[in-house]
Amino acid sequence: MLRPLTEKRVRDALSTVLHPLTGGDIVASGAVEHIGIKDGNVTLILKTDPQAREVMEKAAKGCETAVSALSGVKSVRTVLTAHRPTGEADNRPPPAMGMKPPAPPPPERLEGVRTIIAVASGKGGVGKSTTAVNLACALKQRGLNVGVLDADIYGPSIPKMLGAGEKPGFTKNDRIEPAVRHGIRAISMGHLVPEDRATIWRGPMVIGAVQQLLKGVAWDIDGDLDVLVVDLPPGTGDAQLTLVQTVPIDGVVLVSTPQDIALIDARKAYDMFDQVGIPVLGMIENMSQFVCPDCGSKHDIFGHGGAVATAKEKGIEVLGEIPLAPVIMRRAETGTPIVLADPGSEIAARYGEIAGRIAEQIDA
Ligand SMILES: Nc1ncnc2c1ncn2[C@@H]1O[C@H](COP(=O)(O)OP(=O)(O)OP(=O)(O)O)[C@@H](O)[C@H]1O
Repeated sequence: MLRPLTEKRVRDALSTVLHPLTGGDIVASGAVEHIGIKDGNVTLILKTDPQAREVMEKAAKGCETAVSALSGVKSVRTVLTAHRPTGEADNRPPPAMGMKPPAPPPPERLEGVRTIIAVASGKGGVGKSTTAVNLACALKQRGLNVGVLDADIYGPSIPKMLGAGEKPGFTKNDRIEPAVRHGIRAISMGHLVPEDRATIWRGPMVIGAVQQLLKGVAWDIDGDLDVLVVDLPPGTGDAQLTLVQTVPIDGVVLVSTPQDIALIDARKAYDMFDQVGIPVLGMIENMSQFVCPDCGSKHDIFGHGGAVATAKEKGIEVLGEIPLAPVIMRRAETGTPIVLADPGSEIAARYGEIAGRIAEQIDA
């Protein structure tokens, strides 16, 4: 009878792998942060120091080989999280009072990816992911090669919105193979991080995993990407700040609802990108007006025009307004965004115009 694949069996297999720095068993050294098992697919999360990344990548391969040899294993994926090992002091001098901590070195450009656009919001739930997938589809309709990276670990929804929920596979040369849906290459943090662990992931772990996804995915699987759309986690905290400094973002699209509270956060998001020198391509007012599907009457549920006013105040372009329309939500839930499901609709046309304004700015 086939022995069930348990965490203990995986742990025992991993303990045959040596930690490249301590020389001892990798489990005993405390580097195995998490073992996830689902239907024979194993996810390993290994802690590493940023300086030891290269040697740990080799150790990760060793872990994958050891676990793959177990009966019942269909796939093994390892994620390295680049944060300081527990108990080790941060010896860098603290920034002086009122001074910003030193910025990380500028991120390297990604091979096979011409432009990276981030879709961001200061606040959660404003429709950032919905906007990101519809824009990706509208950019694709312009004949561009488009990819989507769902970096929103706390609410990864892109796979569902694109109907790309299955776990990714690997290419022959061991790169992560993105799912391809509606001609768009997509990968999500949700594929790597077990749902129940996401909320306890600390900023540096998220950043390590996003970096690994960015570099580890075969984005150029079918020719170079013209545009990679990155759905960022909402907010303007330290994690977001460091993340935007580690991803080579060419421009950012801010999404806000017209609500005052969302706009305050949108201003903070603008300031964050401005501070690190990432161009804000413009703002989109989402859920700008509710248009009654029965009678066509318009209702300003969250107010109207607030994002437009904020964009003007900050001197940034208004890329467009998207109404609050139940059909946008329904289409997103069934895995075919409205831009593709109903390309002749007024809403699809609005996304198309916004994509056109973005394409113009990035010269695509
Ligand atoms: N214009 C719209 N009209 C109607 N529903 C919308 C619209 N935009 C987004 N939604 C719906 O609002 C909900 C939140 O959207 P979405 O997940 O895109 O937001 P988000 O800002 O990415 O959220 P989070 O910060 O949690 O990731 C979803 O159910 C989505 O279908």
